[in-house]
Amino acid sequence: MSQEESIIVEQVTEEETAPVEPIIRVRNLTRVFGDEPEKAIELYRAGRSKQEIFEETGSTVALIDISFEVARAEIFVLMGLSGSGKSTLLRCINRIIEPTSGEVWIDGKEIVRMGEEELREIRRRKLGMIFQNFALLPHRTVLENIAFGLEIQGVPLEERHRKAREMLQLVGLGGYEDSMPDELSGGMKQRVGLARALTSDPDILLMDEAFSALDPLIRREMQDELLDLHQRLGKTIIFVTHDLDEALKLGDRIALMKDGVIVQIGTPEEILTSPENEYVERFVADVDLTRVLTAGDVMRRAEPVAQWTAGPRVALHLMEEHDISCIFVVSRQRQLRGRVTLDDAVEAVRKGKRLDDILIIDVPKVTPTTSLSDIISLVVKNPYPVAVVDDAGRLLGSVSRGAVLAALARKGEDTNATA
Ligand SMILES: Nc1ncnc2c1ncn2[C@@H]1O[C@H](COP(=O)(O)OP(=O)(O)OP(=O)(O)O)[C@@H](O)[C@H]1O
Repeated sequence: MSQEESIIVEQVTEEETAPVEPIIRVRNLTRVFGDEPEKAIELYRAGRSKQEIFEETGSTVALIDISFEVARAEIFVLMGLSGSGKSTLLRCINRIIEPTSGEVWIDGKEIVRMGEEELREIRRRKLGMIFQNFALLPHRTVLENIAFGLEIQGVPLEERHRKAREMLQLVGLGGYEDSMPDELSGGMKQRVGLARALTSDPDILLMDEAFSALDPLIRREMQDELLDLHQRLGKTIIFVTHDLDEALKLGDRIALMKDGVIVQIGTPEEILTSPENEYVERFVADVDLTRVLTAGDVMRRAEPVAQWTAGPRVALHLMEEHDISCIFVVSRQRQLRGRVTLDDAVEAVRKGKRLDDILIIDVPKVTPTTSLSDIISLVVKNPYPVAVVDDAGRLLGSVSRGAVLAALARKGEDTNATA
């Protein structure tokens, strides 16, 4: 067995996860642009290409038989090349575009057949939309832009400005109330867009290529900001992008679209490691997996092997029995106290020392979300496994050099380059 493996002194129980009721259900959604939808669909079912259908009918099959569900507080990414149908699908969810057929359920209400009044109410209360081009009103101040939705709803001036100021703080733009849109950078404009969408406290945010117009650095900053806001506010987000890196970073799940259909829905890991067909495979071929896989994906879970009050002789015996090179020692609250290596245990037994004397306190730690690329230098420098701890410093497991390299090798990475 490997000299790099470890066992740990305390049991870690997995938290139970209750099934979450989907907030959005889309059933057999189809949208055809043009005057002959039935004929276009018939041709599609007969196996004709989009182009052939367009040439024959003048109609475009933009979406065909789309079905999926989005869980409450999930970030669901619609990804695909230009023309694959992402924006049309997003806009069918709030009926900015009318579906040709199919159903869209939002929080238990079917909206495709809903009357205008009820639809307006759902849009106002449940749905916020954020566009790529910001869509700010040029002659209004930042504050007035943010408060605009509330103004339309007839909310009194004082209250809407109070709410708008609150949202402005939330997106990190406090102090810019009186600025005009053309005085703001792209990133700031999109923060205003976010704040505006959040004023009515919608459960769902629909974001259409919201960060695509931003410089790469600002774009990454906004992605982080969105993840942070998502963590704090727990909104459900449907995020459209053609950028795979962005999809992988933001998405709890990703739906990859091609020519109006969803070719695969899965977590970023599933999309990367188990592509369902050649198209997905080609789409993800260039992704650097070290940025995608995390410590949580490759860690060995903590298992109890002994009371930590056990002496070095017990520690040594355990390491020999399990053929491992070190054990982690935790307190009763699973707080990581340190690490005991095989060499130190041998030495302690010889010299009659206590476990405390041989405990190495300065153990490298990472969290389950640390990417493998950030761990590689740590595990390369360290002969012993790195501890994986939660935010409170409790031990969850360990990551060894062997586990990292094996994960990379399994995914076809050149492990020699990183070792
Ligand atoms: N208003 C429209 N009239 C006619 N065809 C349309 C219309 N809107 C979209 N389409 C067509 O529907 C298909 C899907 O377009 P859609 O804009 O949803 O794709 P997309 O994946 O969002 O692409 P992009 O990233 O370029 O916006 C395309 O073939 C497009 O040409």
